[in-house]
Amino acid sequence: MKQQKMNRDWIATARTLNEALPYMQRYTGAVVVVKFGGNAMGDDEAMAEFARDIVLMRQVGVNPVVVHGGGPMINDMLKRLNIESRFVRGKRVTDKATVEVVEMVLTGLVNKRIVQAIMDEGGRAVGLSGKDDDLIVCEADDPELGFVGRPTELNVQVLRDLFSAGIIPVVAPVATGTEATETYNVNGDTAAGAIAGALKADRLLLLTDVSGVKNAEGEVVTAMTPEDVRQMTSDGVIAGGMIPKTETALKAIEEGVRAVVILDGRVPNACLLELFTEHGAGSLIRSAELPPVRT
Ligand SMILES: Nc1ncnc2c1ncn2[C@@H]1O[C@H](COP(=O)(O)OP(=O)(O)O)[C@@H](O)[C@H]1O
Ligand SMILES: CC(=O)N[C@@H](CCC(=O)OP(=O)(O)O)C(=O)O
Repeated sequence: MKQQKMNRDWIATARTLNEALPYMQRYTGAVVVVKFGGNAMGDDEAMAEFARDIVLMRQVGVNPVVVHGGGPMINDMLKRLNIESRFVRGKRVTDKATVEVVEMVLTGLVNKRIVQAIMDEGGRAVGLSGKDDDLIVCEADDPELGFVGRPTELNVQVLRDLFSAGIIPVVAPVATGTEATETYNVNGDTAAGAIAGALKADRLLLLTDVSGVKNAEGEVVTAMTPEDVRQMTSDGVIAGGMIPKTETALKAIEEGVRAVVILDGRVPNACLLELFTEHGAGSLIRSAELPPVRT
């Protein structure tokens, strides 16, 4: 182990840092919303690595916002409590008992695990849900889905206040309704897109468990316009769990987000690869009116 460390190519490390300078300059002051899906989370080591990337972003002047999911963790808890669960069009049908479990798991276990990981890496993080300071106010998405929310009002000032204080916000996708005491379960991608739209973020990164949006030949498409996405959806090439992601991407772009990237969160340092290297990662979706290069 020691020998391996000594053999490490420190010159290459220094060169990597040197080459990252223009990207760091480009993103100084930028707002980057990162959706961290439950399937992308992995073990404690992968979590620590993700947290380190987020802390590094903040260190070089980016304002990151983490919006997380936690579908697999909700599934585990529902199973332990013998509560049945099913999905319709990628969203969990959510009754009263389910929404209580969703709130406990997302705002408790999952949110605090991410906050703790960021703190452990030397950053400052504060966890909040859509209920805190009325960050996300929802109405019912569809009567068939029960307490699943569609965001109708975003109050993102609290996020800007946290940016100013040098604090990384970590948001659980649980929201308040317009009536007192209402609680809504919001799809993580939907919540991240709504927050990115309200902040007019420079980047929305959707971390998932595939390497990007694939074409009919199964190859990852590295750059797409909203028109390409619409075409691939109507051709049935974009399907299943990818639909909420690309729909979120199109809506976020309409609301003023500069670009959305769908990428594999299980790849080590996925966020750094995308933001700070020539290589980029995953599928970048942006309006055709903007220049075709990653700027
Ligand atoms: N064109 C496509 N390109 C990539 N993945 C696709 C495509 N069409 C459907 N999918 C499916 O979408 C899934 C990603 O969505 P999902 O599993 O809901 O992600 P997450 O749990 O990260 O939110 C992929 O694992 C893949 O099975
Ligand atoms: C309405 C709805 O489906 N909400 C999701 C919220 C969590 C989530 O989005 O988690 P992932 O990102 O890990 O899939 C759910 O209940 O699973």
